[in-house]
Amino acid sequence: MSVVDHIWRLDPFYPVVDSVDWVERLVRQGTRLVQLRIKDRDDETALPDIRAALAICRAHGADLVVNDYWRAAITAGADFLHLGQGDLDTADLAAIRAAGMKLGISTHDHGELARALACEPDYVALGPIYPTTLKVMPFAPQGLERIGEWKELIGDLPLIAIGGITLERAADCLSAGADVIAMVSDVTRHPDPDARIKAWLAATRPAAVKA
Ligand SMILES: Cc1ncc(COP(=O)(O)OP(=O)(O)O)c(N)n1
Ligand SMILES: Cc1nc(C(=O)O)sc1CCOP(=O)(O)O
Ligand SMILES: [Mg+2]
Repeated sequence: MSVVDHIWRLDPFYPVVDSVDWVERLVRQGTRLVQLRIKDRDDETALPDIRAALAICRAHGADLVVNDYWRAAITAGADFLHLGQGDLDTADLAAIRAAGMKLGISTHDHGELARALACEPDYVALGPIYPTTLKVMPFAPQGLERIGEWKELIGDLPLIAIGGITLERAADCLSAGADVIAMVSDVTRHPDPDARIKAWLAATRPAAVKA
């Protein structure tokens, strides 16, 4: 049974990765929440990877968040979808809801937060908290105070902090009001990813729900 089925609380460790192999590596070690973020494909060509990642996550009792490809996520029967502001322009929210998926939305400023909240998301992501080297961002780093401000604005909705977050920075983000920490490079570009995954899991267990 997945965490989603019996208790609605996201795991605080939320790695974002670009392949099924990474998904498998993470969940084999005990990761409970992972995003598959494959870029530069379309729904049809992303679908086999989404199906494979979903099967692996379900076999390990982990939750998979599909990034971007909402049509493929519906077809695959995914539980979670993440969309950014650009993705919202073309997404069919009614179809996403009808499929029973939970929806997370990226935000970077107040206008984007208002738009996200109007979509009644299941979580809100705020970024980049620190400078990120993963992608070019037209937004300055938000900083820790902004996490607190966002948490006050969204109340009980889970708040995901993303962008430039390392394990050493995670505690500050959680103390500032984030419920969940998402990261790419601190895991995937680490010289010893498996040790890093273990360290993230150990550090975030106190903030995790006992399954
Ligand atoms: C948890 C989380 N937060 C933000 C993003 C970024 O989404 P988006 O702005 O749509 O950019 P891409 O990741 O699609 O390039 C995310 N994927 N996950
Ligand atoms: C994919 C993504 N979205 C962001 C946002 O601010 O919306 S920051 C980001 C990259 C996160 O990678 P890293 O942990 O390597 O900085
Ligand atoms: Mg996107």
